[in-house]
Amino acid sequence: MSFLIELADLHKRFRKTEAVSGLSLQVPEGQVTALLGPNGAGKTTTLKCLLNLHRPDSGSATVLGCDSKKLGPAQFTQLGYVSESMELPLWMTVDQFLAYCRPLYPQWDREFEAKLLTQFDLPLRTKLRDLSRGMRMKAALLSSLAYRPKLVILDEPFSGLDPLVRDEFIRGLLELTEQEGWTVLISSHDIEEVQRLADRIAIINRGKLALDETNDSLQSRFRAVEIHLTDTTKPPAQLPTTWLHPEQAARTLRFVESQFIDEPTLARQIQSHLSTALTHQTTPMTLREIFIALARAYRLQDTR
Ligand SMILES: Nc1ncnc2c1ncn2[C@@H]1O[C@H](COP(=O)(O)OP(=O)(O)OP(=O)(O)O)[C@@H](O)[C@H]1O
Repeated sequence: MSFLIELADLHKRFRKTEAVSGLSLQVPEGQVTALLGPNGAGKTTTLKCLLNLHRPDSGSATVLGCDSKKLGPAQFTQLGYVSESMELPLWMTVDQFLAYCRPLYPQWDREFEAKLLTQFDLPLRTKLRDLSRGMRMKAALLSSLAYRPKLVILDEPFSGLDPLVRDEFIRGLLELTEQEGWTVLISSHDIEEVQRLADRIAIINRGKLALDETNDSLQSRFRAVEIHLTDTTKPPAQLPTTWLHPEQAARTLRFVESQFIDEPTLARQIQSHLSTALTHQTTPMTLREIFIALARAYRLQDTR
């Protein structure tokens, strides 16, 4: 497996804030990797270090085989970056903006540009300043995808997009990642969208990598569990550490199993820890539910 992004022990501090604190991560070629994490976890700072918009204090960031501090035209023409906060030449019309971008990228694909224009339904004669936030995002996306970059880095790309456009954008991105083997690194709080797109999930907490695994493996090892008890006796204090956030209400105990293997294994575990267990139910969890369970666990760890 080859990696288009490699971060090794990356550190970035802003005065008293250690925004990125020893982050190591590899982004495999041809896959969509999602970077998730609570507010302030260090996602944007990491992406900016990758793009040489911030200079790391120590550690290394390699993008398309090049040290991020030395990125030049050879890399930037293969790299598409869209961020919620990126600055656009607002005085230009969409048409002028695209005409301005085209010569910067020798491999700009006019046919693909036309397809994206239709898909995004962008008004060519309107100034970027006069577009809605979502429309501006679409213009930014178009200008970063039309040259078919090898690597696409997206920071909160769905912000301001309405549900229909989000859906179209995801379909388009999925089609392109499958057809063209695009590598995508996407940071977003829109987890339903991420669930549809991502092959891998990386979670950052307090500037460090807290989790890095495939979306499939994550979904298969998490289950919401509900146990029906014979009476209201409190469960023992020592439950398995893989049972996250146990909560009892009357004769029901609920928790999140974070290392689910199969039903018989879980049933044996329940019998050995809870003598009052009568029956139980397990339910697969969405990525959003898994993320919430993990974020709660990180918060508990951080406050200990
Ligand atoms: N230019 C800056 N100057 C000072 N502090 C900064 C700067 N940029 C980021 N920070 C701080 O670094 C930490 C990480 O911020 P960052 O924007 O990378 O987080 P994030 O994970 O992208 O958050 P969010 O999900 O809220 O966008 C935060 O505490 C933030 O306040």
